Amino acid sequence: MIKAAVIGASGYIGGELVRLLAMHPEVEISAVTSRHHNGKKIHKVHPNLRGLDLRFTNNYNFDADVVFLAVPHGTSMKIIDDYVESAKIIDLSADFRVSLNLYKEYYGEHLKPELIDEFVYGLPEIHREEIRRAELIANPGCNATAVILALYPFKGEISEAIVDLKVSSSAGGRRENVASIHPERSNVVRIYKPSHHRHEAEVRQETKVNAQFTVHSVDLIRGLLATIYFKMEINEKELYKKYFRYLKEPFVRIVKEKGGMQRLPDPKYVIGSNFADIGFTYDERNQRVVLFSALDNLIKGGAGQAVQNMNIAFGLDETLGLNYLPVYPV
Ligand SMILES: NC(=O)C1=CN([C@@H]2O[C@H](COP(=O)(O)OP(=O)(O)OC[C@H]3O[C@@H](n4cnc5c(N)ncnc54)[C@H](OP(=O)(O)O)[C@@H]3O)[C@@H](O)[C@H]2O)C=CC1
Ligand SMILES: CC(=O)N[C@@H](CCC(=O)OP(=O)(O)O)C(=O)O
Repeated sequence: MIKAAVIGASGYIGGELVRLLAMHPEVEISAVTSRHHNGKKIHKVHPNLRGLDLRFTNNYNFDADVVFLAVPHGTSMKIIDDYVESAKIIDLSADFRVSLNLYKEYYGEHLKPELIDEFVYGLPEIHREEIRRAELIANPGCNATAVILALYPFKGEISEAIVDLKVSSSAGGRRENVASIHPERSNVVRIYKPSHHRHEAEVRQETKVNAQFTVHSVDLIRGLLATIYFKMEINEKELYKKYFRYLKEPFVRIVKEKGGMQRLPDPKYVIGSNFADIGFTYDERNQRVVLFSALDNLIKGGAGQAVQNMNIAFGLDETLGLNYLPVYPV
């Protein structure tokens, strides 16, 4: 059995990690940490986890083969030294996802620049072989995962794209914030980040496309939809072929139907699963490609992808503990 510890288990990503790891046949959870809930049973913070025999601890001296860092960005680089020698690390923050130059442009100064190159960018569909050998894995951002998966087949052919993102409230984490209380957050179509969203950095690094994000907060609890626009002379048949590369991928589905209730990706139909759904259309009159990418930010955009990375890094079947269909209706 793999002994796994979750640092930041009281947050939304931490809670999802514990839920997935508790159902994983090859994992034993050795520690779930929280500074604020030390000693409490896990269901006092995550009521959905009632029945699990786990208590939060604030003691970071535990035995683990893999440590998941589910802490805010800027925090992982402060605490990482405690684990680097003793376990594989899967960091869900943004601290080790991009090169130092990109990091400085989007986030500021880095406290551990010497470690950045030691990390593998944990997007299995692109970096599977490096992940197999990795000790340190930087799990991608949720928005970045959706956009990179859709854009990657165009790498080297385009240099710019406009990206419209609609994101759910759980993407902002559990921390207190007046903009997130129900009367303020419900019913919104709020411009959250008009430009220069930090996940652009990952897309630029992985696809070499200057992707320009505008991010909207919409009235969803989980899930996100990316709509991506760029000019290109192509047709729908050729666009379809671009995505043949994903035909054998267990967690990427191409969604493109002529009729019926769902013609193109919609976060509603991936919630609770590790799927990323990708679709496309071609506006012939304007020679404009439009791509669509939907996923559950807490699963393929976070905890599920982290478990997928763990499976790969420990030589297990990549889909172990992740092979379930979305919850519907939600
Ligand atoms: N929410 C999402 O959709 C996604 C989030 N991510 C990333 O995952 C990480 C976690 O996100 P999320 O769960 O949403 O955030 P939350 O704010 O919900 O949770 C973060 C947790 O980290 C713990 N924490 C904070 N500071 C420290 C510290 N110095 N030492 C130890 N623990 C600390 C807190 O627990 P306590 O105070 O109890 O110790 C808190 O519960 C972030 O980096 C985020 O960017 C990545 C993909 C998707
Ligand atoms: C607080 C807040 O407004 N959150 C946003 C989502 C945040 C997001 O997409 O998160 P990153 O910028 O960390 O990726 C929301 O509620 O929709």
